[in-house]
Amino acid sequence: MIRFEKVSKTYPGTGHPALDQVSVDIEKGEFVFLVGASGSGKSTFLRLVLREYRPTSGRVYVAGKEINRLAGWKVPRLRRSIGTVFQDFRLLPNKTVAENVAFALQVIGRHRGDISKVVPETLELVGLEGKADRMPDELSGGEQQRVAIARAFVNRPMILIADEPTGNLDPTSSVGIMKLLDRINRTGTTVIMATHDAGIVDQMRKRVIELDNGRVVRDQAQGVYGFQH
Ligand SMILES: Nc1ncnc2c1ncn2[C@@H]1O[C@H](COP(=O)(O)OP(=O)(O)OP(=O)(O)O)[C@@H](O)[C@H]1O
Repeated sequence: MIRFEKVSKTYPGTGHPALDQVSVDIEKGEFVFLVGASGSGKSTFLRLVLREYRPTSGRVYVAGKEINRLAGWKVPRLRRSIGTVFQDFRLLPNKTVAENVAFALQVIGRHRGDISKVVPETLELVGLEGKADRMPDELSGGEQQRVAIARAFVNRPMILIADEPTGNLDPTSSVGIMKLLDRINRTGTTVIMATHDAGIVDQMRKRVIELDNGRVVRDQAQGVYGFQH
């Protein structure tokens, strides 16, 4: 589903590559944790999958296509097939929960009839039935992240990218979010999650890819956060 072949990325004006000769293969339906110290290259990796940047050298494939070569007008279609969730939720503050989720479908031109069916289904999936008419600031952090996940998943993307999704949450809410991501993964969606949360990585026992200074230093099935634990 995602393949990096000797991918390097050096940002303009920096001497050291943010990613350095990274080769990995992620199959459809996998759940992968991306770990490593701050600045090790996790966000850069995720941004290359979304083609927010092109690699300086090497190739990135998503669903069999080399996305560096993708024509500009095809990039929105690529991004539509990848849901994204971030640490800071990024909800629209002046829209209700249901409107936030519906908006993701409106912008891609889905019909109103479809939207009114699929939004309540997705809110139920994430455990927010009954909260459709709340505003984001009337929700807990964990609930806001559920809205963000509903929005990312409502279009049933092939891939879900989560960059520190539990970074702003207490441990109990974090466990709830991980159960939800696990459920989404079990529908066949490939999940890649960058995290610093050792407890969660150690509990879930999924594949762990560790970056250090832009290089892959560990790729472990049913892995743990760090060997020192
Ligand atoms: N837009 C940019 N311009 C220049 N350098 C950048 C840019 N984005 C990231 N970098 C540099 O690239 C390296 C990798 O950064 P990246 O954000 O990918 O790390 P990270 O592992 O996601 O870190 P964190 O855990 O703090 O989010 C760092 O040295 C960072 O300073």
